[in-house]
Amino acid sequence: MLTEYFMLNRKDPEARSLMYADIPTAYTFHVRPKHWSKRKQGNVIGRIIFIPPGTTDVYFLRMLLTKVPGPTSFEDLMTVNGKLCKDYKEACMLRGFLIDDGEPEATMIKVRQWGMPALLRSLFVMILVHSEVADPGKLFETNWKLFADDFSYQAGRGLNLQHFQAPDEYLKNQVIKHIETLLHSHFRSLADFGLPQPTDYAHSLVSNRLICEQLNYDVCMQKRLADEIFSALNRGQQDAYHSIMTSVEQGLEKFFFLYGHGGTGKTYLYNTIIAKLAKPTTDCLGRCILRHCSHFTT
Ligand SMILES: Nc1ncnc2c1ncn2[C@@H]1O[C@H](COP(=O)(O)OP(=O)(O)OP(=O)(O)O)[C@@H](O)[C@H]1O
Repeated sequence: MLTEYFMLNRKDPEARSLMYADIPTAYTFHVRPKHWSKRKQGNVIGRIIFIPPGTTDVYFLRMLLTKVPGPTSFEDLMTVNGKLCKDYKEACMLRGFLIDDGEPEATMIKVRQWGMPALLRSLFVMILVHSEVADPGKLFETNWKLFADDFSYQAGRGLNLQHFQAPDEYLKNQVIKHIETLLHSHFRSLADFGLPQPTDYAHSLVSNRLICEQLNYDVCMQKRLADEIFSALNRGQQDAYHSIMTSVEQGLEKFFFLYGHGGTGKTYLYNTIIAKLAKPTTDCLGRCILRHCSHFTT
């Protein structure tokens, strides 16, 4: 039926003003031999089978058939301004049938001035479900941090840590999980929009309070502190400091036992080392420093 419609458009200039769904209003389809001929009587309504919105190319083929009059072939549908597109989605985009990402992006920018993260997540899902966003993955990547603030707060409360900043990987995973739940309530899935899938691993990033506490230090403050106390190390502390830091920096993984009489500056020394080793949280999973031991390891 569809290929005969292309054929009809090649032969009959009158048919070319009609969209595929409208063609039965003016033409009748004959099965043997397959062809369309001018309608002589009766009023009919044409319909094209429903394809759920999503990322499959058939969905975009259907969109082209409902909006482009008189195509003569599949290639013709995929050609826009003389350019043969790589798929139907690109053709829809070039013809302006999909919402340019700038539009939902602008909506996000407006709403984030007053909306809470939960509202922004719902808005994102509404935009996906009810609009034809050209690139949902890109829209997600540029906005997911806006959706995540409350998850960091909740994780901090769960761990009983004030001003806790959860790792990005954990936050992104929480956002994905929540968006997945919202999409399910619309009978849609992450895969429909080419969005990333949640992982089980990310949750473990905030499951150990001790490690989270150590990862949550204020890096700038630690750097200032390090410079300040480092300059005051005495000779013995300097020797111990250099031995330990050489091992850490060269990855020698030596084990040190720091001993001395009470009040001779052991705690002062390892606080200096800890402050010196402070790194931004994104970089320090492999360098978590635990102070809560009689000796300490890095
Ligand atoms: N290089 C230094 N410059 C200035 N103050 C120092 C220095 N080293 C140690 N101190 C100070 O000396 C005091 C005792 O140091 P510290 O607590 O590190 O000793 P300690 O060996 O850990 O003691 P304890 O074994 O009893 O725990 C602290 O007030 C500390 O700030």
